[in-house]
Amino acid sequence: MFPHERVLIRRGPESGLPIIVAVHSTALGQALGGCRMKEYPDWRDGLEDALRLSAAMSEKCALAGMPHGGGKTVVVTSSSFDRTAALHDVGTVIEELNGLYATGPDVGTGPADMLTIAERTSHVFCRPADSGGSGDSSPATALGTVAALRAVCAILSGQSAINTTPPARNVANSGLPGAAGRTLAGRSAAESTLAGQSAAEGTLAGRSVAESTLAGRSFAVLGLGHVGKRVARLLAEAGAKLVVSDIDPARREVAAELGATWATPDECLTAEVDVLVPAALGGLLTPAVVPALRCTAIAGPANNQLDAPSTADLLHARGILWAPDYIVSAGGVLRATAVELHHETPAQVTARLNGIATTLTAIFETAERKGITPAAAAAAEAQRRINPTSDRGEAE
Ligand SMILES: NC(=O)c1ccc[n+]([C@@H]2O[C@H](COP(=O)([O-])OP(=O)(O)OC[C@H]3O[C@@H](n4cnc5c(N)ncnc54)[C@H](O)[C@@H]3O)[C@@H](O)[C@H]2O)c1
Repeated sequence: MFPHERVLIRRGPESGLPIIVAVHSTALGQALGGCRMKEYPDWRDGLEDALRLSAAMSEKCALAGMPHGGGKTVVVTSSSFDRTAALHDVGTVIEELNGLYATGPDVGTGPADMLTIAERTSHVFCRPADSGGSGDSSPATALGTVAALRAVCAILSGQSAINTTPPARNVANSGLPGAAGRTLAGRSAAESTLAGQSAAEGTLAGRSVAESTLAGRSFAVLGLGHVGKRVARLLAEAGAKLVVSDIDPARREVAAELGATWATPDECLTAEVDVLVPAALGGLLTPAVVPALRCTAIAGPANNQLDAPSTADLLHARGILWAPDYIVSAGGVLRATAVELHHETPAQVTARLNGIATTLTAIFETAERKGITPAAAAAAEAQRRINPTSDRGEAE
């Protein structure tokens, strides 16, 4: 079955560029997904990206408890092109869908570009704050990431009922704090709050996730950009021990400001810490990297951390707890849509961000109970929520 509901491929009337809008699913509501502007070897590579990324957005929205499905826009650019014309074309094509899909920023676009798209369609979010939009998404992404890190640390502290002996833990890791003893202590599936996204905080074995402490835990934050530096700051404020890195040497100032240990990217990646926090680019976790890791868990905002789905199995075999990135990084889109599309109150938005911890905890528990990876548990739960009908495929 063709899994996407709609795929529009147009030659932009103003720019002449290929404009691709893929709507994967509207089973849970209007499809959402950013607008990527990028050069590709061939426009079909852009189509492939749009199909893959829109499907991933469906999973992200479903697991974030959002009343939305997944979509994506790809503009296949050339070395020189008329940006305004291309953005107008994006708006024109999205308008054809009559609200089935709304777009926001992605690689190659930012909040200011959303204003240009808004000259052709109202189905756009994440406009600048001074233009009535929700503004920069990175503070909310950082808050959501820290909520996820609290859930991970609760498990490492044994505050959750999860308690497993990793099957193939590397000797170098065995002395790490929190390395031992994660197992499900008999919580029933009903006790897991997979659907509890609206709860202000999750509970782990009767204790609030918020009670779990980040203080004294060690983190390696790789990438100190918009999100990474905010995550590092929040962790430092909570009393965590930090190793940080960025390819940009100017970011060393952030390390000094936070009292963090500065490291090269390779040192940071393989630092002996409780949690590795990938906050730079995707594709970081590969079969070559996994044996060198010395962390107990990995949870960060970087998109597409695994080079391939099978790398989740390698992490699992090493006993490294991997938090699916599309759960961890959902804070930005959660806040943008809650504010701009659903006009929710700040308290409701905060509850949604904290709900990331609830969802992640439940995914870990399900994975443990079923003897599968968190990646597999997350994919299965997303699928269960989306429950696509089989007869909606339609390509134009
Ligand atoms: N900004 C958001 O709201 C948001 C939302 C969801 C996901 N994400 C993802 O989170 C990640 C970070 O986003 P951002 O907005 O902070 O991006 P950013 O571009 O502001 O920061 C990325 C940082 O990583 C550094 N970097 C790049 N390659 C590196 C390497 N090999 N080693 C070490 N550092 C490296 C860069 O110098 C930069 O400082 C990205 O993967 C992004 O897709 C961001």
